[in-house]
Amino acid sequence: MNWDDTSETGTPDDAAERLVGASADGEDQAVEAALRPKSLGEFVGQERVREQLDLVLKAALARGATADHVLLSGAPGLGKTTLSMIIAAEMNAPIRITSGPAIQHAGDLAAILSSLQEGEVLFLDEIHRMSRPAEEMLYMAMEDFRVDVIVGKGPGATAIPLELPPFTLVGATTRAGLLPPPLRDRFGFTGHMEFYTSTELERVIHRSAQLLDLEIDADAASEIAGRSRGTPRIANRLLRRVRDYAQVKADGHITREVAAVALGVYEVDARGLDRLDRAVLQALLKLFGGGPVGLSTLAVAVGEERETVEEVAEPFLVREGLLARTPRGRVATPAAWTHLGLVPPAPAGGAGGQAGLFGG
Ligand SMILES: Nc1ncnc2c1ncn2[C@@H]1O[C@H](COP(=O)(O)OP(=O)(O)OP(=O)(O)O)[C@@H](O)[C@H]1O
Ligand SMILES: [Mg+2]
Repeated sequence: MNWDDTSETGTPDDAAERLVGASADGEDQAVEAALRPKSLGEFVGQERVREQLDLVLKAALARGATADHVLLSGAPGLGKTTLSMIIAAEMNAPIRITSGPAIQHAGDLAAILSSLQEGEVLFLDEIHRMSRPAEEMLYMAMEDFRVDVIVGKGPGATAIPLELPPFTLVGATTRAGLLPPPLRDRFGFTGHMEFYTSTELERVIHRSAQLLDLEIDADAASEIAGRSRGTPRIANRLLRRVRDYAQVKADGHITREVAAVALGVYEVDARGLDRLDRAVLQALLKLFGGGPVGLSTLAVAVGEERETVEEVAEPFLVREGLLARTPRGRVATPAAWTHLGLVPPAPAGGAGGQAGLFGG
């Protein structure tokens, strides 16, 4: 394996160093290699993508051909990098790893492409962050297995065509919508990764516990799974924090109670909300009666930047059906009141509001 680049994504999730942040932190990067499933059979969940990919790869193997280019899209921590390595393993092919931001110039890409071996898998992480000229070079490489290397400068510059061995490009992106259509169209297969169900995350946790040599009860795994925001990376991280607690405060054995108390210490609640998420909800409910309230006002109320509230806290709250973004501002749903143990205000009485529908 050849690491051309290990740079991080730089999303707001990283900045906050949250236990429930979906992007990889330093510790994740160190331990993830050990926890990654190595084959499609070991890969938990994502049934549809797995089944389709299985066909694509088996057919290519049977034809003795290189597999079609694969695009993997989905939120951070759902297994895109893992799956790219599995693709290489299933094809018995070596893998080269790089990322969009690492490719500044078309020449960087040309150097990588021209050194690929036949059948090699080129994993291009964060493919939406590649420079324009590199992207255009990639079009030709993907379609015709050819690049034009420009030699010289100005009027004297000449393009020297260079044949490439057939390879499989595996592109990963958290933002499929940002990919230019000509690039998207050049992938023979696109797999969209979904958030995992609790049951699937329980399997991830049991598998990781076994690899880390931990004893964990079934209901403890389910307790952790429920707080993991549908994301294996978070499940694995929470499992490690629970392990720490179990080793220091208990006998190492992870019971449901140990898991619940440990995650309480780390301020990850039963639904996977952390302190920031709850602060946003609490302000919305207690200070603004559930909204609607403008984003800026809400941000000031919790003492955070607008962007932090919008990009770090809100997506999960919206996904969980706790908060809605409306043209008039942020609004709490009834589930938000219930989650924080508060009673939603009765619909406005008197002349105005909904009461008017029924009153005279
Ligand atoms: N389907 C799965 N089964 C078991 N473990 C998984 C699965 N998907 C992901 N994981 C675990 O979650 C961790 C994160 O996965 P991975 O690095 O592949 O995510 P990613 O989608 O590439 O994230 P990013 O967008 O941040 O690059 C891995 O270490 C792996 O152990
Ligand atoms: Mg990745």
